[in-house]
Amino acid sequence: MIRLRDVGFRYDAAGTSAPVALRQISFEVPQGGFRWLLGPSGAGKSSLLRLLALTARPTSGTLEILGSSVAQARRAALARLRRRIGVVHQDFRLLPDLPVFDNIALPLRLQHRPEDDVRDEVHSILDWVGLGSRATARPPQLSGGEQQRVAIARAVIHRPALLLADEPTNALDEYQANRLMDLFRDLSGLGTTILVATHNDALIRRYPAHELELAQGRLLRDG
Ligand SMILES: Nc1ncnc2c1ncn2[C@@H]1O[C@H](COP(=O)(O)OP(=O)(O)OP(=O)(O)O)[C@@H](O)[C@H]1O
Repeated sequence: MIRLRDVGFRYDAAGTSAPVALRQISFEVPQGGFRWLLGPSGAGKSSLLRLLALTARPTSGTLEILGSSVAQARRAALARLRRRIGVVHQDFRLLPDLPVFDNIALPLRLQHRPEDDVRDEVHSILDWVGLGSRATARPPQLSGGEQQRVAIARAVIHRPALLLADEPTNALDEYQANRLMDLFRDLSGLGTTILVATHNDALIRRYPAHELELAQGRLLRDG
């Protein structure tokens, strides 16, 4: 479950030079809930995902992630919490010098999973995303859509309790986008809480779900 109460965020917490990215955002998502995160460019979607991914802290208000209050959590607890979160970044953020296999294996290795398990799990998800033959390729040798599928595989391989995806279909064709949505539906059925920021109106129409709509840093709609 995630819970926000009057969360505000600006990129320069102390000063006044950066615009306010988020204002008084309050909402809850139960464990296993799925939310579309909508709004025009600059509305604050990526900023909200940063707070939920624990890569930035709210400037004001309270944020609870998977039962922990972020403001009160110590560094070690935040690090543990981060390992339960999967993130698909808009720009993929793959490690360019590591083979695809090792990029995807990272979350499992951070959990110190036995290498035999890692091999089985990574090969199985590589097959699922249709990249079974590209395990040894480096990300720069892949197309944009292939890189996005690697980023998705890395975000879900450890079955995170919270999955955050920023425009996860922008490099995918319709068939792949639909398969991704089927995966999200399965994960959400297994208890993963999922937020997906998108401008893909056709996808939203094909997969209607609860929407969080932002505009100019404010939450306009929760329903
Ligand atoms: N690193 C940053 N430093 C300062 N301001 C930023 C930074 N990133 C975003 N902003 C500002 O925060 C506000 C919200 O931006 P954000 O990236 O969250 O919007 P978004 O809804 O994700 O947009 P898009 O759909 O284009 O990705 C904007 O005013 C933006 O200019």
